[in-house]
Amino acid sequence: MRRIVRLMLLAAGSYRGEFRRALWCALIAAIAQALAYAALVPLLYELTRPEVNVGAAWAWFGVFAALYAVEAVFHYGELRFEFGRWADMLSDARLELGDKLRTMPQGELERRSAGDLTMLLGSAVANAAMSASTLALWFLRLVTVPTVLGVVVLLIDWRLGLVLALSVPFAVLFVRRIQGVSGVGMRESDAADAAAANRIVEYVQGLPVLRATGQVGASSRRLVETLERQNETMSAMQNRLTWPGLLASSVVHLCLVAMVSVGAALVLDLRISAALLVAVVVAAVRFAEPLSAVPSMSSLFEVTDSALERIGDVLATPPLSVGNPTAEITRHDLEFDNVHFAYPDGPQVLRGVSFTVPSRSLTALVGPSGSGKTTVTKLLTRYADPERGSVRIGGIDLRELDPTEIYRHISVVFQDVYLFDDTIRANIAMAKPEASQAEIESAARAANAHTFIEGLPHGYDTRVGEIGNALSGGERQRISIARAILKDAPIVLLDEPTAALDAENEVYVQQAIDALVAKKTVVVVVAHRLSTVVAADQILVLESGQVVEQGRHEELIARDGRYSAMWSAQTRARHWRVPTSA
Ligand SMILES: Nc1ncnc2c1ncn2[C@@H]1O[C@H](COP(=O)(O)OP(=O)(O)OP(=O)(O)O)[C@@H](O)[C@H]1O
Repeated sequence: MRRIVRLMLLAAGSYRGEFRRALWCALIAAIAQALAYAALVPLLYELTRPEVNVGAAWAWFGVFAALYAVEAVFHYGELRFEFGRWADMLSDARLELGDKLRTMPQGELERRSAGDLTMLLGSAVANAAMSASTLALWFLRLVTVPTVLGVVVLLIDWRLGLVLALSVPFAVLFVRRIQGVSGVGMRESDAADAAAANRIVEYVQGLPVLRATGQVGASSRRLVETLERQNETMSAMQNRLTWPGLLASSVVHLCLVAMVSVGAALVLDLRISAALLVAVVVAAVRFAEPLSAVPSMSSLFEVTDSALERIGDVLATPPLSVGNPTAEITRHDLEFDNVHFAYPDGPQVLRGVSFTVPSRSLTALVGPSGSGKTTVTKLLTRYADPERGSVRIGGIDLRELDPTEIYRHISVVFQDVYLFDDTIRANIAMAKPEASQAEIESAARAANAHTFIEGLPHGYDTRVGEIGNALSGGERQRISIARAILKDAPIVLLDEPTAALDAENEVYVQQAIDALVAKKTVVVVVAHRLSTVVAADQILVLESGQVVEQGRHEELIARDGRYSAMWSAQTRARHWRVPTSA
C-alpha cells in the first residue's frame, strides 16, 4: 500500500495537492458506490418478500439513487483531474526529465542508447502517469467496496458475512503470488522492449551503411530476432499469469458458491427468508467484482513500478557539479594539469596530460588514431570530469564553472555535424537566436555557405528535414562553421575535416575554417592539414594518451624525435595522415 502511494505521489510531481484531492474524490465515490450496492440489499428484500412494503421500497430506492448521485459527482471530480491535469503532468514530467538530461554529464548521456531515452521520455513517463491514476482508482475500489459490503452482510447475517470474509485471506495470498510472477515478467518484458527500441533506432540509422555493404538482410534478421524475443517474453509472462489469474477468480467464485450453499441451508432451516438471501447474494456478487480485477491491476502496478524505476534512475544521476555558479571566465588561456581520464567501463585514455595554451595562440593536436586528441577537446567542454588532475580556462577549474558559462566562451566544430530539423536559418542562429538576417547571412558568407543556401528550395527558410540527406558532408560542415562564426566565441575547438570531403568541398570548408580561426583568441585544432600544423604556435604530439612531444614545428623537426619521424613519413601526403602503427 505504501509503495502504491509512493508511486502515485512520485508520478504526480508538482500536482500532488490536486492529485490528493482527486484521491479523496475517488475514495468518496468508491464508498458511495459500495453503500449504493449495500442499499440494494434492503431494497431487493422489500421487493421480493411476500408482503411488499411499497413505502419502504421507495425509501430504499431513494437512498440507492442518492448514493449513486453522490458517486457520480465525486467520480466527476476525480475524472476532472485525470483528463484536465493528466496532459500537464505528462508534459511537466517530460520537461523535468529533459532538463535533467541537459545537465547530465555528456559521458553519462552517451552511455544511454537512443532507444532507451526514447522509451524513457515517451512510454515510461506516460505509463507512470497513466497507471498511477488508474491504480489509485482500482486500489480504492478494491479496498472500500468489499469492506463496506462485507460489513453490511455481516450485520445482516454473521454466518453469511463470515463466508465472505473467509475469501479475503485467499485473495490476498493470490495477489501476492501474482505480483511475484508479474514482477519478474514485467522486468523481463521491459528489458526486451528496450532492446527492441534500440535495435529499431540502430537499424534505421544504419540503413544507408547496411545498404552500401549489402548487410540489410543480416541486420534485419537481427532486428526480427529481437522483435521475436520481445514477443516471446510477452507471451511467457501472459502464460505465467494465466494460472494464478484463473485461481484468483476461482477462489472468488468458490466463495460465492459457499455463500449460496450456506444461505440455502439457512433458508431451508427457516433462519432467514429467501428474499433476504437473494438480496445478499446480489451484494456478494459486487463484493467479488473488484477482486477479479487483481491480476490486471497487478501487471499495471509492475508497469508503473518499472517505468518509475527508469525515471528514478535518471533523476538520481548526479548532475555536473558547479563549485561556484557565479564564477566568470575573464581570460581565455587553457590548461591541462596532469589529467587522467577513462570513459566509463573503458581503458585509460589520457594518462597525466599536462600543457598550457596561452591566449592568442593556435595549438595543433597530432598523433595516431586513438591517441586521445578528440578526448582532449571534449574535456575542454566539460564533456566529463577528469578522474585526476584539472582542466582550466583562464585559471578556473571547469568544475567550478556553470556549463552555460563555459559554452558561452567556446565554439566547437567537430566532424560529425548535427543539424536539427528546423530551418537552415535557425540552425545557424542556434547559439545566437536574436541574430538579424544580415548577421546570419554574413556568417554564412564567411563560411562559404551563402551561395549553396540561396540555391535551396526556400533559401534560409528551407527546413533540414525537407531536404533530408540532400546536404553533402561539406555543406553540413559549412553550416556548422557559420554557426560558430555567428557565435563569435573567443575559444574555438576544431576537428579538421579529413579527406572524406570531395576536393571542391574541401577547399570551401578549409577557407571557411580559416575565416573562423582568423580572429580568434584561442584555437585548439585536431590537425589533419600540414599547413595548420606548420603554422601552429604549438604542436602537441599525443601517443597512447600522453603528450610525448611539444613545441613549434621547427623545434620538433630539429629534435629529430617522434614528430620528425612522422613528418618525414608524411611530407609527400597532402593530408596529415598518421598511421596507427606509426
Ligand atoms: N565515447 C567513448 N566511449 C568509450 N571509449 C571511447 C569513446 N570515445 C573514444 N573512446 C576511446 O578513447 C580512445 C581515444 O579516442 P579519441 O577519439 O580521443 O582519439 P583520437 O586521437 O581523436 O582518434 P582519431 O584520430 O581516430 O579521431 C580510443 O581508444 C577510443 O576508442
